[in-house]
Amino acid sequence: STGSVSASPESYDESYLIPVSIGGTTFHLDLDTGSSDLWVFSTQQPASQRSGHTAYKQTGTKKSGYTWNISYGDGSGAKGDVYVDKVVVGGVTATSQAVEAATSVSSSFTSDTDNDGLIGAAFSSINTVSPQQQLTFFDNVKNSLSQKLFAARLRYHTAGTYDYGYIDSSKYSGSIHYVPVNTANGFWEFTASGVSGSSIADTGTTLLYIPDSNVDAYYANVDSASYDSSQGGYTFDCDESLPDWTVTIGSGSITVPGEYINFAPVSGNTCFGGIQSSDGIGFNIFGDIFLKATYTVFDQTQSSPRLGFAQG
Ligand SMILES: O=C(NNC1=NCCC1)c1ccc(Br)cc1
Repeated sequence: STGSVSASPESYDESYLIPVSIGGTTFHLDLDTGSSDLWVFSTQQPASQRSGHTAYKQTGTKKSGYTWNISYGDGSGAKGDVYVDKVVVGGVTATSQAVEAATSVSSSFTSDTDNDGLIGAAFSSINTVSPQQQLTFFDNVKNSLSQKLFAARLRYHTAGTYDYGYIDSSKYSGSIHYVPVNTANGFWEFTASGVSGSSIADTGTTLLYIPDSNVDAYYANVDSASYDSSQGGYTFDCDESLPDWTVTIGSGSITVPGEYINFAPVSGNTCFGGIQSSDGIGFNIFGDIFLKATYTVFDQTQSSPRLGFAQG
C-alpha cells in the first residue's frame, strides 16, 4: 500500500498537523519524528483542559493497567492510559494501533486548540507505555507498505505532505542523498558535515538548533542581530533580509533560504531567529526550519535505517 496526507502549518509554521482517523473520528495530530507515542486528548480529562479540542471517547479496547507519561524537549508533556483502535493516516490503516488517551496534558497543549495530540514517528524503542512498550504507527504498517519508508515535504507558510510507502519525485529537485542513522537513542540521528556533534531530524521541533559557533557565524552577517537573553535567543529587525544557510549532509548539500530563518515577530518590529543554539541540548536538532527546505526520506527499506535528503 501507499498513502499521502496533508501537513498543515500552524501560525508561523510553529508545527504541522495532519488529519488522523481513530475509531472513525478525525483528530489533527502533530507528526513527530522526535518521539514515539501516539496520544490524543480524551474525555478522561477535565472538560476545562480539553475545551476546543477533539477528544477521544475511548472507543477502542482498553489495555488494562497500561499507562504512559511523556516529556518533550520543550518542557511540555502529557500522560494517560492506553487503548487499541483502528488508525488511518492518508489511506494507510493500522487495524490494532496503541492509542494513548490523555488524562492530563501540560498547558501549552491545552492552549493550542488546533492540536489534538501527537503521532510519534521516531523508533519504538523510546515509546513510553508501561509495562509493555507499544509500536509506532509506522512500525505497525511498514510491512504493508510498498516500500518501508515515509517522506516529509513540509513547506514554508503553506500545506505540505507526508508520503507513506513511496517517494514522490515531483516534490524535490536534484537527487536524494542518503546517510546512515544511529538508532541507539531511538531518534533519526545522523552526522552533518561542518556541524559538530550528532544531529536528529525532528519534525516535532520548530527551529534549527546547531552549535554556538555555527550560530554566531551565521548572525555575524545579520547587521541588526544580537543575542537577547530575555527572549532566549538571537533576534533581529524584521525588515532585514537574511542570508541563506547551507549544510553538507553525506554527498549532498541543502540550502535553507534566508526568508525561512525569519521565524516570527517577538515584539514590535523585532523578529526571532529560526537558527538557534543547540549547546546544552545534547544533540543538534534539524527541525521544521530546516526540514521545510527539503524532501526528507525516513527509510527502513534496508537492514539498517537511513535518512535521505533532497532539496525541496
Ligand atoms: O521533544 C522532542 N521533539 N518533539 C516535540 N517537541 C515538542 C513537541 C513534540 C525532542 C526530541 C529530541 C530532542 Br534531542 C529534543 C526534542
